[in-house]
Amino acid sequence: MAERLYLFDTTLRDGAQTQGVDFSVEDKRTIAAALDRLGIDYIEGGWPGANPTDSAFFGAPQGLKRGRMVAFGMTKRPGRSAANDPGLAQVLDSHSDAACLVGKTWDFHVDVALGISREENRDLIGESIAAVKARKGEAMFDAEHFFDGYKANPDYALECLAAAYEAGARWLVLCDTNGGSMPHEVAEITAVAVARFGGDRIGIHAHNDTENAVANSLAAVKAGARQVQGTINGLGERCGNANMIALIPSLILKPPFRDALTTGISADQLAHLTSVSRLLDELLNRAPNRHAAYVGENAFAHKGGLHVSAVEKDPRTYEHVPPETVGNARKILVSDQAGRSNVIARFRELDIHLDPKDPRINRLLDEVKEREATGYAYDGAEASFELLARRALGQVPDYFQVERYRALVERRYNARGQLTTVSEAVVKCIVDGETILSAGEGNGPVNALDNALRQDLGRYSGYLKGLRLVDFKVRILNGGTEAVTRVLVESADEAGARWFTVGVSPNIVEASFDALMDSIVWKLYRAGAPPGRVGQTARLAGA
Ligand SMILES: CC(=O)SCCNC(=O)CCNC(=O)[C@H](O)C(C)(C)COP(=O)(O)OP(=O)(O)OC[C@H]1O[C@@H](n2cnc3c(N)ncnc32)[C@H](O)[C@@H]1OP(=O)(O)O
Ligand SMILES: CC(=O)C(=O)O
Repeated sequence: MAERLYLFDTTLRDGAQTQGVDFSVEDKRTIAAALDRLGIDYIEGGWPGANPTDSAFFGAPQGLKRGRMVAFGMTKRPGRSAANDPGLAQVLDSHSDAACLVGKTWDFHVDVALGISREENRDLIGESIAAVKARKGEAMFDAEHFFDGYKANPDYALECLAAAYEAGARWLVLCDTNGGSMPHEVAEITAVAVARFGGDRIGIHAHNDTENAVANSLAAVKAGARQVQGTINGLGERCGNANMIALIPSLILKPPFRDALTTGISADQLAHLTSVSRLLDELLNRAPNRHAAYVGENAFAHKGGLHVSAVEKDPRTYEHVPPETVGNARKILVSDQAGRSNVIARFRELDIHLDPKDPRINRLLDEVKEREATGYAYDGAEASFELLARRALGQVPDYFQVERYRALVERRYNARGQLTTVSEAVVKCIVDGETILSAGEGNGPVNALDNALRQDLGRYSGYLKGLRLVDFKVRILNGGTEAVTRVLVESADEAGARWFTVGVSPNIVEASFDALMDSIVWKLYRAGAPPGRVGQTARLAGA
């Protein structure tokens, strides 16, 4: 019979201790609801009383459907009773199903950080946990620095755990607070706590300062701990906490955990893992980590020709789990590392159906390799690859032509005598046989060109309304006078689509303009815009 493993998420508490992260109450509610839907057992929402956001969040019920909301706090201040500690009172008074108190278990910390006797620290742990148990029903003890404490003075570290246990703590959570412990140490020390208090009372809270937080958490679970704490995308103080997004699928899909344990997350819920990870990035306005285990864009991306050839025969040849189990998707890249298999698989994804023996496949592959040798990189610019491929097959219409463009950067004193830099651009296009001359300004020449180009593209302007340039990366390839510039542009639209295009030229403005043009043409193609008409008149944009 499989044992129950409890998942405890602290994104909203320890995750909020990440530099640059500042959740609003609304963010907290959104994230809590997503964690609840995912099937997390305990959601630590913050520290009521520590700041107005957390107090507001805990000021009303959070509406969880199945998870338990946990309020975090610290053991009572020395020299006062638990009943007379205003900080603890705010934790006890909060709208929460349980409370988790952090307390000292490393004698060095008791001496230096608290400056009280070891007996007093032990007693205040017991008294504080008893107050939580009496008031909230479920009390947890975050044994701060437990592993360092155990290494320095095992008897005292265990004595502190015993104080919490005897006071009624449901969970004794062993914290690798400084994140410096190694998996073998975590395994050995956790086994001691499990033997003394029972695995169903022991949790693990690991920090990632040696990139071992996930490994340490798995080691603790293997040693018998039955609660595991972490954060979405590994947010957290300093180098972060154990990354729940990596831990959850490993605990559910990998032996021995898969066979020995059950969690509150069903197979259907697991398939939402990628979207939970992306939701957090979205709320934090961060680009998702492409290399993230399980959920990253690259986690199931295949680039090498040998890999793709085998994946086409059976994906298990180069995938440790099926991408759909975690809500991710397989991706086949085409680049100078590709073979015919990459092109054929990519065509299938693009709904292009060709006979595998069609000579155009080899011709396209050769063109990709030749272009990559001159600086293009199609594995990061899939929209440009799609245009290249579809153009080779005669599928991309001529929408409009750019007859010429000019961009100027002027640095001058303005009327108030301040030094300012102004960028202006003019683009002359032929749309449906009509010549349109548009001018634009911007914070740089490329921005000015973009503004000018999109100012008036006749009947195509409507298709481009929601287009935004999200990111712009410039890379200088080769050194010296031979240098060429590669520009990678990331674009997005109002429907949430994101696409990448590339331009290469010795001139940075030309490389940028080419990438920009690919972005626009790809959008028109995807939107089903009709081909341009022939004819000729001239007008100025806006006339
Ligand atoms: C390992 C962890 O991640 S634990 C969580 C850490 N998270 C945070 O600290 C974020 C929220 N914290 C805060 O907003 C503030 O620190 C507060 C409101 C909790 C306290 O603020 P202040 O009262 O100004 O105290 P300050 O933060 O400067 O110092 C902490 C005090 O708590 C004491 N303390 C620390 N841990 C404990 C504990 N487990 N039990 C009792 N007292 C403790 C310290 O000795 C120090 O006391 P002192 O002021 O007498 O020196
Ligand atoms: C409690 C906690 O966050 C820690 O000890 O790391």
